Amino acid sequence: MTLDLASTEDAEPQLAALTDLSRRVRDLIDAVALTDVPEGELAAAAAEVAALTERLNAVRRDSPRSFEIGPDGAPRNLGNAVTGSANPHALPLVAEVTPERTVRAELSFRPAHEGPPGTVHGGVSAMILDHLLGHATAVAGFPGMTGTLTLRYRRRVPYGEPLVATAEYVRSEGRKHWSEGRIALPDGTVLVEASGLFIAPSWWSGQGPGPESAGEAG
Ligand SMILES: CCCCCCCCCCCCCCCC(=O)SCCNC(=O)CCNC(=O)[C@H](O)C(C)(C)COP(=O)(O)OP(=O)(O)OC[C@H]1O[C@@H](n2cnc3c(N)ncnc32)[C@H](O)[C@@H]1OP(=O)(O)O
Repeated sequence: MTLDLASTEDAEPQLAALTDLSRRVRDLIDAVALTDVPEGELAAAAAEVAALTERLNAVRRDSPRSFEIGPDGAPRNLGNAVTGSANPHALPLVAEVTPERTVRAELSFRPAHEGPPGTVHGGVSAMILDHLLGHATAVAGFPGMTGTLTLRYRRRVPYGEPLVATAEYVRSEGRKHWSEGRIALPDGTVLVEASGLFIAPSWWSGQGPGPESAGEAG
C-alpha cells in the first residue's frame, strides 16, 4: 500500500512523529555501531528490529518525502539524505543563509560516520560539502545538479565534536556555476575544502534527453 501525503497541515502531526522516530533511529544506529553486548543480546535486539521493520512496512510510500512547501511557507526536503529530519540517514544538516548569501551550518558527525579510526569517512564529508555548495549555488539564483566536486582533505575530520561548514557561490559561465566551501573547526582551522561545478541540466529547459534515458538523478 502506498501513502501519498499532501503538503497540508493535516500531515504535520504525522511528520512530527516521523521526525521523532528518525531521531531515535539515529541513536539506534550509533548504538549498533558502538555496542559490545553479548551475542544473545544482539540476537534479541535483531529480532526486535526485524519486527519494527515489518511494522513500518505495513504502509509504504514509493519514495522518501521530497521538496515541498511547509506550513510556514518555507521549502523543505524532509526525506533528503543530508538535511532531511525525517530521514535517519541524515545528520540532519541545518543550513542558514547569511545576509551575504553564503550558506553556513553547525554540525557534529557521529560514530556511525567513521572511516579511518577516530576519523569521519571522506565520502561523508564530501556528501555534506556537495549539498552545502549546491545550496550556496541555488541561493545565488542558480540551482543545478552537481557535475564535478573536487575535495582537498587537509586534516582528519573528528566525529562527536562541533564543526562549522560554510559555502559560497563563486562564478558562472552559461549554465555552469561554481561554488566553494569547507568544513572547519570552530576556530576556523580548515579540515576539508571543496570546489563544485553545478549545471542547470539541459532538460530543465526542454533541451536534451532528460533523466529517464540515463537513470533518474538527484
Ligand atoms: C531560491 C533557492 C532556495 C534554495 C533552497 C533549497 C536548497 C536546496 C539545495 C540543494 C542542494 C543539492 C546539492 C546536491 C546536488 C546533487 O547531489 S545532484 C546529484 C548528483 N549529480 C547528478 O546526478 C548529475 C548527473 N548528471 C547529469 O544529470 C548531467 O550530466 C548534467 C550534469 C546535468 C549535465 O547534463 P547536460 O545539461 O545535458 O550537460 P551538457 O549540455 O552535455 O553540457 C553542458 C556543459 O557542462 C559541461 N559538463 C557536463 N557535464 C559535466 C560534468 N559532469 N562535469 C563538468 N562539466 C560538465 C559540458 O562540457 C558543457 O560545457 P560547455 O561546452 O557548455 O562549456
